[in-house]
This record gives sequence, structure tokens and C-alpha cells, in this order.
Amino acid sequence: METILSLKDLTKKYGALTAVDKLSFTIEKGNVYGILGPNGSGKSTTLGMVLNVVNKTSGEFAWFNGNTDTHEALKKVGAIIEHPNFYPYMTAAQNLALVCKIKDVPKDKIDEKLEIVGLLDRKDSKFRTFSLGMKQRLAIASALLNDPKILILDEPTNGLDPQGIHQIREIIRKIAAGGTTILLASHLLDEVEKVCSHVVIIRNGKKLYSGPVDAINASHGFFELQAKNMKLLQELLIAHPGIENVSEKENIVTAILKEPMDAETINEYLFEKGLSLSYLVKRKESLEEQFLTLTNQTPSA
Ligand SMILES: Nc1ncnc2c1ncn2[C@@H]1O[C@H](COP(=O)(O)OP(=O)(O)OP(=O)(O)O)[C@@H](O)[C@H]1O
Repeated sequence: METILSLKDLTKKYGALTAVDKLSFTIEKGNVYGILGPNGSGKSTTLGMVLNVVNKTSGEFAWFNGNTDTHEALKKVGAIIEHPNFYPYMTAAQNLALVCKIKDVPKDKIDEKLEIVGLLDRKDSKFRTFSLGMKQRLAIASALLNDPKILILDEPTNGLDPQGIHQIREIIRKIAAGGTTILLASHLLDEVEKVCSHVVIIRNGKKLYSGPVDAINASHGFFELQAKNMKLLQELLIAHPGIENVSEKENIVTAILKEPMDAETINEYLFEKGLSLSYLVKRKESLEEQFLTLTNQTPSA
């Protein structure tokens, strides 16, 4: 597997505040990574450091297996981390032509990239006539002009309406399907779940989880149970090797599973031990509940 970027104990301090705290993770070619965390968790600062616009305090990062220095490596990176800066009175194509000149890439890429973001038919429209979503899509086209090995996006759908959000997500999927590695920062779990294959969850600059998006949702779920003899119920559940945690709240016992188990199995086990249940249901936490637990937030109403 080809490593695009690796971070090792990367840290940024602003005075007494540690914005990014010993962050380590690896980005492999061909995947779509999300850095997911609440506002102020250090996502933008992390992206800023690896893009050389924020000075790191300590730790390391290496582009492309460490074989290329950062300055050279960044020529193979496409990034949008601030509001796109285009000239309002120039057309989409004219703005991109200017970017081609700055990046020293041939202008014949312009139509190809405008096509990817669905703006080819608006290439001769002035930038000032574009909606926010179109402006964002033009920024993506611009970041793609040098055929980057990785595309980096900071909150790519911020401020867009649902249709604009949908279009950007579709474009990200299309770019990823073409083989470009993608790293995006988002505070939206839903976005990461829909678009990314891998996720790094951070809070207060610290990594809480990194791995495939699917794996975060791979818990085996839990049972909610009730019986006349609640004390015996809890004792029997604690003694069961397939259960890792038992708690009671408002007269309902919750038993978290450490291996797959269906409701019939636990019912039979308890019945054999002389206990009849008055209530039994199996549940699984949604990804959202797990994310909120990890980041210690309370669900909004
Ligand atoms: N230039 C700076 N000077 C001082 N503190 C900063 C600076 N930039 C960021 N911070 C602080 O560092 C922490 C992380 O900020 P950062 O912008 O990286 O978070 P974020 O996860 O990207 O959040 P958001 O989604 O709100 O942009 C925050 O507490 C922020 O106030």
C-alpha cells in the first residue's frame, strides 16, 4: 500500500492552548479520509500544519513516504482550506487560466476539470454570478488542475443549501472513484458517514479513534431487560461470558455485548438459571450515538 501522508505526534500550541495534541495517523492511497470533530477540535490547524501554512510546535509529518520534501510534495496536493479567492469580473474559465499560469500547468486541463464539477456549461459566466455552491465547485476544479495525488478539503459543504451539499458530495465521490485520495475535515458525522471510507475522530486536538468508518459501527449492540428479581438478573448477566457490561437505570437493565448474541440465546440462558424475563429487547447504538459518546457531546433535541 502506498502511503500519501503520515503524522507522528504532531502538536500545535497557541500559548497555553494545545490545539493539536500528539496526533498520529496515516493516509493511504485511494481512500477517502474524514477528520471528524466538533468545532474547535483542531481540524483546520492539523490541515494547516501539513500544508505548511501553520508552523508545528513538535512532532513530525511526512508526505509520500518521506521521500519528497514538503515544498516539492505540496505540488502534488490540491487543497481548499480557505474561502476560494477568484476575480469576480472574470469568467470561470479565465479564473482557472490564471491558476494554470500560477501553478505552471497546461490550460487544456480547464474543460476537463470544469466537467468534473458540473460547470462546463457555465465556463464563460462571470464568477460574481455564481451561487455559493458553484463557487465551491469552481474551487474544487481549481484544486484539481495539477492532477493532485490527494485533494484536501476543509468543511467542503459549509453554508451550502441541501442541493449544493448533495452536489459537492457527489463530486467528491466521483473524484475518489477516479483514484484520487481525499482528506476532508468536517464536524458533520453524516457527511463523513456518507462520503468517507476512513475516519479520524478528534476532540480537543486529541485522537479518539481512527480506522474504517464501518468498523466504528461494528459494536454487537446491547440488551435491555426486566425481571421480577432484578438482583438475580444482574448477577446472571454479569456471569455470562458474552456480556461485557451490565448497568441499571429506571428499572431497566442494560447488558452490552462483547460478541454477537441473539435475544433467544440470552432468554434461554436466563430461563435455565431459573429466571423469567418480563421484558427483553435487543438494540444497537447508531453511529451518531457512538460519535456523541466518543466526543462527549449530548445529542441535540
Ligand atoms: N491563530 C490562532 N491563535 C490562537 N488560537 C488558535 C488559532 N487558530 C486556532 N486556534 C485555536 O485552536 C483550537 C483549534 O482550532 P481549529 O480551527 O483547528 O479547530 P477546528 O476543529 O478546525 O474547528 P472549526 O470547525 O470551528 O474551524 C481552537 O481552540 C482555536 O480557537
